[in-house]
Parts: sequence; structure tokens; C-alpha cells
Amino acid sequence: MTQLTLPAGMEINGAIETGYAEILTPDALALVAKLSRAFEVRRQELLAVRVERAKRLDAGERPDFLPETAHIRNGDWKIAPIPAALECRRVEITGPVERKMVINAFNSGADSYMTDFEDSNSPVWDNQITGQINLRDAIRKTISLEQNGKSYKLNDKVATLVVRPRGWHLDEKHVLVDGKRISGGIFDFALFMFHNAKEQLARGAGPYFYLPKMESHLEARLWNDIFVMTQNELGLPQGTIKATVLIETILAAFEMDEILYELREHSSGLNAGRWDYIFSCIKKFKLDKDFCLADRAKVTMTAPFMRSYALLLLKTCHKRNAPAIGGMAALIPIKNDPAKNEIAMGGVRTDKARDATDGYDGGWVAHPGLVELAMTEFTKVLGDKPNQISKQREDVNVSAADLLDFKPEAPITEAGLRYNINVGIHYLGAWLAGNGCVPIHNLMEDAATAEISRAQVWQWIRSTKGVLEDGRKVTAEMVVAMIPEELAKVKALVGDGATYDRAARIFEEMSTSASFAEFLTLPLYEEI
Ligand SMILES: CC(=O)SCCNC(=O)CCNC(=O)[C@H](O)C(C)(C)COP(=O)(O)OP(=O)(O)OC[C@H]1O[C@@H](n2cnc3c(N)ncnc32)[C@H](O)[C@@H]1OP(=O)(O)O
Ligand SMILES: O=CC(=O)O
Ligand SMILES: [Mg+2]
Repeated sequence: MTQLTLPAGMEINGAIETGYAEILTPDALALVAKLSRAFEVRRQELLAVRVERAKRLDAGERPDFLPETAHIRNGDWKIAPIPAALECRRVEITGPVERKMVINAFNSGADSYMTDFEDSNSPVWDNQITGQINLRDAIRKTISLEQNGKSYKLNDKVATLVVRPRGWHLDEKHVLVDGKRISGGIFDFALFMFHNAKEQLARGAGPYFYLPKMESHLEARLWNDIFVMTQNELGLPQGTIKATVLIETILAAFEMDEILYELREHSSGLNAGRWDYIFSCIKKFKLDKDFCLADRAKVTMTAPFMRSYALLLLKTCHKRNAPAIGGMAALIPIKNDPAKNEIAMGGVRTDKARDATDGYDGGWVAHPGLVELAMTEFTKVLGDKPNQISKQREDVNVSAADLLDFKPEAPITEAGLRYNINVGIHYLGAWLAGNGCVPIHNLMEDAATAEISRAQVWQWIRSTKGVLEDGRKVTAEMVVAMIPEELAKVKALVGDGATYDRAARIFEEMSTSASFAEFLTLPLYEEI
């Protein structure tokens, strides 16, 4: 096995396969170590703040806009100008950092491509490092692949790359600095920056990122400080890095202005990460006797709390000259059933048309087969303008109560409960096997959508409102009885993979245990 030269105090316990040493170079690892040492204490402090805040919410506190930052919300400031490569983002395709998908996404015809070390990626060591290899090769346009009789390489015109590193909660357990695991996000970010930032600038774009799952502007400040140090270390002008923040937690929704402000020299706007947002609402109000959402399929972008969040995000961004990017409809093309496919495509069209008409500058799609359709909907509204940032939404007034108007509460059905169990087991099983994004029942499922499923099951068991429409209370016994039945259905689809038995056991433990696992990926990560 290849031996690496490691900075003092660093240990790596992941296998070093062919090509890994080209990513895990001494200088790249020195940057990882430097950032980890400089910022790990703050990351841990901020994670501890999350725990304290969660306790207060569990005790009944309700979030509100922060009095101490009113001057930022009321102030007249804008983010720094957006680079040309990020001006037009009508359609952004997203997907895991797997080699074939990287090539297909770059070639998809989308304006930008968010490559994902996060929700759609299972963070097995191999995925993290081969992902870096794939991106390095793609940026230099040397990437190619022969698979199933097909040859893959990049077109002349490709999408602008935006990289999503892991969130603050995730460690990279294969790398220790001074005996401690480091941040997965810093690891992904530092390796990417070290190998690619200058190359991207030379090719007319730059190092652009999506930042996931933040809960406060102080967490955004941490990223900003990491950007400043990294730019200094790599000799890049300050402000080179640009980052779009996913507003995908209920607490961040109360700090959108503040998050943009913290990152104002490095900001490229906000994105409405709808799936984690729904999950975050369930998680943060899991013990509230008045909180209970209906079947997952009923919680859509037109639900009152989702509509308020989407409009507030849009208004906030445009006021600050920042792009507002819409999230993802989980619908994907359905093969071999034209009628069902037409319904699914209609759903995506409606979703994109709503965002475009509201004033969003672009939106996400899950699959290359959706790019043209989404582009059509944005073009209908934008014409030949690259974005509609000038469209101000002064008519929008969203209060704290609007953001917390959690409806619909009904129906909760046996089919909805079984759906959550089925998707939970199926997704967890795939994730354990190294695949973080799976088509299930014709929908895109990733870590965020699966979180909703498993969180709903936990919450319905505990909430007095967790009652099926036929009058039966959702109970742990009911869920435990359904798990083998749903596991059998999953296995009938995917084959008898051992990871699905493990997934079913983990799902049962997670949904019936007294405590609520903060993220499903935390216990799962210890299994891979
Ligand atoms: C909540 C959030 O965080 S959303 C963001 C995270 N989620 C995502 O990024 C979704 C990514 N999408 C995907 O992984 C896939 O589209 C899935 C799993 C949903 C569906 O996958 P499949 O059913 O295998 O897709 P399908 O078989 O239709 O793929 C057809 C072709 O499109 C490619 N493709 C599908 N989705 C993508 C994508 N997002 N990016 C690039 N290529 C893609 C496939 O690789 C395949 O290529 P090939 O014809 O060369 O073999
Ligand atoms: O990351 C996006 C989401 O919806 O979650
Ligand atoms: Mg998300």
C-alpha cells in the first residue's frame, strides 16, 4: 500500500488506494491540518450551542428574529458583486461525486452543477477521495470513463461547478489531527481548494461552494473565517471564494439576513433546501404537543409554513442583491410508463413555474432528463435576462408566526406510515452499501428526504396527534410489526442484500428509542 507523508500530529486510517496519494499530498494535508487546528474548537462550541438550543426548544421556547441583530436586518447593505460565472443559474443540476454522474451532470445543459459530498453521497472513505479525484480530472477536462459499452467525456460547454462539502455535524473519522477526528466539511473543502481553486480561476470560473445545514449566522461566520484563512494560505485574493448557503433549518430561516451579512464578501446567495427544512422543523419541535405534520407527501411547497419560508428567502436575497435559488422537486423521470411520467414531469413544471413566477433566479433538478423542462419554465419568466435579482418583493411580509404555522396536520394514514418505514429501510440499506441517492417509488431519495421519513415515524409514535385517519394511534408496537413486512417488500425489489437487514434493525432502534438521533447519518457513519 502507498505510504503518505503526513504533517506532524496527523494520522490517516483509511486505505490508500491507487491515485489517492495524488489527492492526499503533503501540502494538501498541511492545509487540512492547519484549518482543523485553527477551527475545530469553534466547530465543537457551535455544535454544543445547537444542543443547548435544542434543549430550550424541547422545553417549549419558540424561535424568533434576533433582537441583537436587528441593525443588520434593518441596515442598507448588499453582498459583494457576483462573478460572471454565477450570474445565470436558472437550472442547477445536483448529484453525488460518482465519476459517471459527474461527467453526465457537467454535460447536462444545466447552467451550474452542484456536486455533492453531502445529502446525496454516502461518506465512505472511497467516495470522499474518488470524488476529489473525479472533480480534479473534470476541472482539467481530462476525465473520461468507459462503462457498459459507452464512452464518457466532457463536452466543450459544461456547467459551472459548485461544490457542497459536508455539514458541521459530520466528522471525517479516517483522519485524526492531534488524536481527534476532524470536520468532514473542512476535509472536503480544503482538499478541493488546494487542488482546484487556481485551476478554476485560470479557466474563467472560481472556487464556488454550497454550504449545508447551518443553524445560525455564527456558523456562517465560521465558514467565512475558514475562507479568509484559506485564501491567505493559497495566495488568493480575499473574496475569491463564493458560497451559497442552503437555508434548510428552521433556525436559519430566522437569520437569513445575518447569514448573508456574515458571508457578504463571499456570498453567492441562498437556496431553499426544502427537504432538510421540513426535517429540521420536525426535529426542533419533536416534543411540542401541538406540532404534528401530515403524511410526508402532503407537506409540499404550498403548505403555509413552506410558502412563508420560500417567500422570505426570496425577499431577503433580492434586497441584498443576492441570487435566490429554489430547491428540488423530488420527482424524477419514470421509465416505461408514459402516463405516470407525464404526471411527474407536470409536477416538476409546476414547481419550477411557481419559483420562477415568485421571483427566484433558478432552481435545482435531480436528473439530466429534467434540465430542459426546468429551463423552459425559468425562461418563460426571465426571457433573456440571466437572473431576476432586480425583482424586489416588498409586498412580502413574513412574521415569526408565519414561519411557525405548521400545517397540514392531516391526514396521517397507514399508507403514509408504511411509506416512511419502507423508504427509511430502503434508503438506509443503500447508504450503508455506499450509495447516498436512490430512486424509490419513482422519487429521488437522499439523506434529507429519508430524515423526514424516519423523523415522522418517531414523532407520530410520541405525539398525541399521531393518529391514523381511521382512529388508530401510531405506536411503537405498530411500527415494529410493520418493519419486517416493509423489509420484505424492499428485499423483493432490491434483492436480499445484508445491508437491508441491518438497515431495518437500525430503523427500528431509531424510531422506537426514547431519544431522537440528531441526524440519521451520525449513527450510520459508525457502521461504515
Ligand atoms: C435534498 C437534496 O439535497 S437534493 C440534492 C441531492 N440529490 C441529488 O443530487 C439527486 C441526484 N440524482 C440521482 O442520484 C439520480 O438521478 C437518482 C438516484 C435520483 C435516479 O437515478 P437513476 O434511476 O439511476 O437514474 P436513471 O437510470 O434515469 O439515469 C439515466 C442516466 O442519467 C444519469 N443521471 C441521473 N441522475 C443524474 C444526476 N443527478 N447527475 C448526473 N447524471 C445523472 C445516470 O447516470 C444515467 O446515465 P447513463 O444513461 O449514462 O447510464
Ligand atoms: O439540500 C437540500 C434539501 O432540500 O435538503
Ligand atoms: Mg439538504
